[in-house]
Amino acid sequence: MKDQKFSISKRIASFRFAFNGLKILLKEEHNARIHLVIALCTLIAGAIFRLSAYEWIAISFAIGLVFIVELINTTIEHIADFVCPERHDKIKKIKDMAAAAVLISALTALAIGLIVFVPRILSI
Ligand SMILES: Nc1ncnc2c1ncn2[C@@H]1O[C@H](COP(=O)(O)OP(=O)(O)OP(=O)(O)O)[C@@H](O)[C@H]1O
Repeated sequence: MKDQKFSISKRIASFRFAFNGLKILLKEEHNARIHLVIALCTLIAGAIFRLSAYEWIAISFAIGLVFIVELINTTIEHIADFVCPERHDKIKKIKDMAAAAVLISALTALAIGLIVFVPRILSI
């Protein structure tokens, strides 16, 4: 790897692969589509309520966190199904823990959303 010359076209290809991963996530994972709709609604609400820079930072982290964890969860599910297509107690444990990570990230994002938006809504 270190001996390879720097190549712009290879860097562009890496971006293409990464966007392809995102496309697969949104195409195959219904949860990810729900996250996308919620993220878009949050961004629109943020623009309507004219959030501060710090509030935008919090919201950006919350949205990013959910997508990153969803991508890692889906990756783990795919690897698990590939290495062990049959039902197995260990695979159940692995998948349940990966799903728990998604749950925690979603609850964290929800908490951030409530902290940012509830005071704004109450002050209307
Ligand atoms: N091979 C397996 N062996 C044992 N249990 C499994 C196996 N595959 C799935 N499960 C159980 O079913 C649950 C759902 O697994 P599945 O792969 O269908 O994820 P999913 O419902 O598609 O999750 P997500 O909503 O994140 O896409 C797992 O959390 C696990 O409890």
